[in-house]
Amino acid sequence: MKIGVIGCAGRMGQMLVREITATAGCTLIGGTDKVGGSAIGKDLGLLAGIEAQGVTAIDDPVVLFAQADAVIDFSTPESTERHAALAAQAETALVIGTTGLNPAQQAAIVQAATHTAIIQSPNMSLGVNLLLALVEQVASKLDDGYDIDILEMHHRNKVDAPSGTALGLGRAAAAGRGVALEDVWQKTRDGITGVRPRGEIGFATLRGGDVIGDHVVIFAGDGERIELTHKGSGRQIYAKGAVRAALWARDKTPGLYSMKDVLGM
Ligand SMILES: NC(=O)C1=CN([C@@H]2O[C@H](COP(=O)(O)OP(=O)(O)OC[C@H]3O[C@@H](n4cnc5c(N)ncnc54)[C@H](OP(=O)(O)O)[C@@H]3O)[C@@H](O)[C@H]2O)C=CC1
Ligand SMILES: O=C(O)C1=N[C@H](C(=O)O)C[C@H](O)C1
Repeated sequence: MKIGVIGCAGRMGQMLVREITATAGCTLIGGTDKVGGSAIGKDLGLLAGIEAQGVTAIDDPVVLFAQADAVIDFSTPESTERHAALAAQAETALVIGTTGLNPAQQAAIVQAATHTAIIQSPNMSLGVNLLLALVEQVASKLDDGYDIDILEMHHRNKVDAPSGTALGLGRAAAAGRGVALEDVWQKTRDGITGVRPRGEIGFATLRGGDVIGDHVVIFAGDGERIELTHKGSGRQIYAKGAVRAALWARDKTPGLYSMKDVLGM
């Protein structure tokens, strides 16, 4: 399968290049990065710290979508919105790992998925996808006497908050409770906040150092507390999931899919 990488010079882009070249049945067809960026014209393998692959980074995604069977995009919300439209035009499968999309950008992804298969997940790791299912299950068993908060920590270079995964975990908890996350979320607390409202789902965000990605879902009741934790110790978990999703996308009909579909959960 011919796979292209968007944001190929980024932290995840480099990891994806390494994962694609190491995976049987995958061919690295090309990669893009930001127009005017220092990566353009450089070999994707050398950018990723492995041997040269004979494929250089370009800045025109139209060319990439024309050549690839599937494209993997871990870049920025603005560019991912544009890439989804290009995937729809080219009818090329798209795997989206980018987080921090606003509602209009998300609506554009939903629209693009009427023309091609798009797999979108804020976290491509097997562990977090298992955690999502566990959180929904636990939330469905506990009433609102158990307060739910989600704590996450990421490296100092992460630009969106709360993380896409934290929001996904919040959505899973809300689904378990049979409510919409947007009706109960509390993304920040500051000053005289008052007594915690029953049913609220709160978020706490930490940023610092080189932390890959930690998430803790806390169910705090009277006399006991349950904490479900996932800690990433390397980005390969996300790259493996994304490449698995790209392979899974082969011959899929248009639609918006998630890692739940890919993993058969
Ligand atoms: N779903 C998942 O499992 C995971 C999701 N993520 C998400 O993936 C995204 C990227 O993360 P990360 O790799 O750490 O970030 P980086 O900033 O390291 O990488 C993003 C790359 O995209 C490039 N870029 C920016 N605009 C464009 C464009 N228009 N076309 C092509 N490339 C472009 C950036 O270039 P420049 O630096 O010059 O701006 C950079 O090289 C984030 O949203 C993050 O939250 C991360 C890990 C796992
Ligand atoms: O930016 C990151 O690094 C990560 N982003 C994703 C998110 O926002 O949840 C996934 C992972 O936690 C790493």
